[in-house]
Amino acid sequence: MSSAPVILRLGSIRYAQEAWANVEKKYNVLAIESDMTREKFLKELKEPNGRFSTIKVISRTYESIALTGRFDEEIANALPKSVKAVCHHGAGYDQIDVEPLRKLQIQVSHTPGAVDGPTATTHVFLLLGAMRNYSIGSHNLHHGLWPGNGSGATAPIGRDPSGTVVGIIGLGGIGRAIAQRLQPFGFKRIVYHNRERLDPKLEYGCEFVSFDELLKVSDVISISIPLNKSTHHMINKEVFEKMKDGVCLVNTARGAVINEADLIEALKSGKVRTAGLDVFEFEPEVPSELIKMPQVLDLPHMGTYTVEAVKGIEEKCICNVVSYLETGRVANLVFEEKDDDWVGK
Ligand SMILES: O=CC(=O)O
Repeated sequence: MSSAPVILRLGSIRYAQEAWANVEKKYNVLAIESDMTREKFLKELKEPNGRFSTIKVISRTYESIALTGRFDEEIANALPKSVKAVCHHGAGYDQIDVEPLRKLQIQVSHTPGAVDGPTATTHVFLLLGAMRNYSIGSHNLHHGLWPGNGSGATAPIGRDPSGTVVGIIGLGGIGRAIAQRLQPFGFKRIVYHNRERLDPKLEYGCEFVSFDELLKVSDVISISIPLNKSTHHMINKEVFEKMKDGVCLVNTARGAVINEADLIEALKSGKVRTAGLDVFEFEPEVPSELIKMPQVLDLPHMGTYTVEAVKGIEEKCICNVVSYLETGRVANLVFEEKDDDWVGK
């Protein structure tokens, strides 16, 4: 093994130590210190003969944003010329600005698939809990409103799947895993909206409808779209106005696909009766006004917070790193680079 490092690992690994140990038998891996700062990282990236100057592939965890900041144009332009691939842990890669890396012909990979099941399970938990007003009931119980007020301790009465239409915005890997898990509950209808209708084999019994039709007919709106420039604040005041009064909203994708200030207003007015939220626009900062609302069933981004999911994500990221080093092509290239002819050349 040459002594010059070829892989830079950003962020700590929880479960894939064995898989990394196998990679380390073949390749020299450099991991950064836990007190790294963006300023120091940028400075070191630019050192012509520094310790990063021979790196070919960078693997980065979601949490490593605390050490380096976003992988934006400034970082892209500071990278040594040797860097050819950036491999992200996670399906959502909104912490990376793909365009500047693409301009430099640097491949970007993510880990779709590994997150689908665990995120969908969290989504279904939030969806059923929000439909039944469980967080309000629990809040009321903890605040002494029971006994004395009957079942629910003054919580509004919930809805059953048999009388409920679910609208899934984004029937991709996670959206389909949600649909599969919802089917046995016997919902009245499950509709979905994507930019284009899917092959019926991939629809899992969901009906394709326009965006406006979905907003009009759904009692529960389930969000599973990636965050990018075109989906940022896609759910905003005008969109809330087109929804049914008293709709339930569930989001396990990324907080910033919803305008959070508009959501707070919609929750206050009752337009949105309950929300199930695993993600927030400025997380880990969450407005205290939102946290205090009993009608919000909320979690601190726990969609993939399982041993199996984290291990799966870590191992899939390693597959991308190794795939680049062995074939010149990452295994799970991001959508934006899919048609680029420089990839793998
Ligand atoms: O949030 C989790 C992911 O993007 O995989």
